Amino acid sequence: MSAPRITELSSRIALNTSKLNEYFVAHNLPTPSFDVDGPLDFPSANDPDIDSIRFSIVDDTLELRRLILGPKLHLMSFSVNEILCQQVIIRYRLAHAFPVGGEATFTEIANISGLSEADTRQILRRAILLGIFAEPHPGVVAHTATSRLLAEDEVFHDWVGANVDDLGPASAHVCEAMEKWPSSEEPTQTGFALANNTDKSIYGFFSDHPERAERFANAMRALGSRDDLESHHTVNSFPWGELGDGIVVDIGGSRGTVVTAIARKYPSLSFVVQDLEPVVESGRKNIPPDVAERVQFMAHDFLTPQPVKNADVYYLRWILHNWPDKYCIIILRNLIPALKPGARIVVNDNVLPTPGGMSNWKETRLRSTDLTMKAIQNSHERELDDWKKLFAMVDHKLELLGAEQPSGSSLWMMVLQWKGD
Ligand SMILES: C[S@@+](CC[C@H](N)C(=O)[O-])C[C@H]1O[C@@H](n2cnc3c(N)ncnc32)[C@H](O)[C@@H]1O
Repeated sequence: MSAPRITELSSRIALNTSKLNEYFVAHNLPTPSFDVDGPLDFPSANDPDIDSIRFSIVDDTLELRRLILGPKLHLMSFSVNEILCQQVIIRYRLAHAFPVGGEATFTEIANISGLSEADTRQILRRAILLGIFAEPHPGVVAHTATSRLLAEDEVFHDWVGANVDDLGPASAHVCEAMEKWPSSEEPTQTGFALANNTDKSIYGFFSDHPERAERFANAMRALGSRDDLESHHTVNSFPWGELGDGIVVDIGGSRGTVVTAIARKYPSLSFVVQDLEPVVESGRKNIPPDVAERVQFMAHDFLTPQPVKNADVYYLRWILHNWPDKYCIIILRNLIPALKPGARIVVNDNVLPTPGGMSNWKETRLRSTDLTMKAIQNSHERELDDWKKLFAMVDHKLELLGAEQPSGSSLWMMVLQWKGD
């Protein structure tokens, strides 16, 4: 008789956990801990085998938890209050209310933040159960590694802020948007538009609200700091060196983080980073001096024709997943008049697995992004076949040379080449 699922899971969790521990010891890495002085990220050396063990543990523990809760408690375990806690922590900057390594009473935190003492206690006691803050003695709050991250890293603070204040309300209005505009493919008819009482798309709205655009750009930087989204995957998975002293246009390139990494490895290349005006302005201010001479920032709306002609590569990272198919076709067709023969378009983007085709944790993340795209732009993530169909609709002289997922990267590299004159 085979072992029941719960013991099968717990045995595998035990085995994989001990493998991870051996790895930490062998590589002199700290053991995971949420103590205030614990590591701010999971200790790893970008090893794909360790990655697979790690996410197998995550999948198995989630499944075991679900089985042990049972369907009733599982269904009742989805808590909207987790969002509320984060909203209050971010809005009232509670992680900044006392120093990292120090302690503060609820009254002291209330006095600094402007919240009432009762509200402070109510919110923080729930947040403590999420691992954000600790209560080492009754009524006394201390930081954990998680709240320390919020206190010390404004980019992560902005990631949580954008998640709970931009994406959360947008999701909460998706049902209403679907009722109001059934099957819409317009980025102006979204949960985000309803939540913000605007008739603009998220990016149109951000253009009018530079402080929100800045926070969202920071949120993207926080995402980009994840191992699986690091720029080095892009640097190492395309033959940039073969372009010699060529030109690369990064379309919707935000503040130029990825091109900075490419520029550092390939000193002969020049770059143009295009984005909307407020983002470009911030990019110009923040570009590191060692690459600034080779990186030009240009305000350009990619829904209009491409002004930089005859570049070697037009690079789009995490752009097309934001847009419904009909707009992706416009964005790609806008490049065609600028393309010289042999020019390449590199689409560096998410590819959905077939259901169950990857770690449950990773698939959940991708399918959540899929819904986020729905909530903010009426867009969606795509399977590889969807991408192929989309590219085929753009122009028959645009040939897909290859599509691959670099090892350890969440994003795929899909390389198209212009076969026209
Ligand atoms: C998801 S972010 C990706 C940013 C960057 N490529 C990366 O990988 O981190 C999408 C970017 O598209 C830009 N964007 C949105 N609409 C645009 C438009 N119409 N023209 C140019 N850029 C736009 C946004 O400002 C944002 O920087």
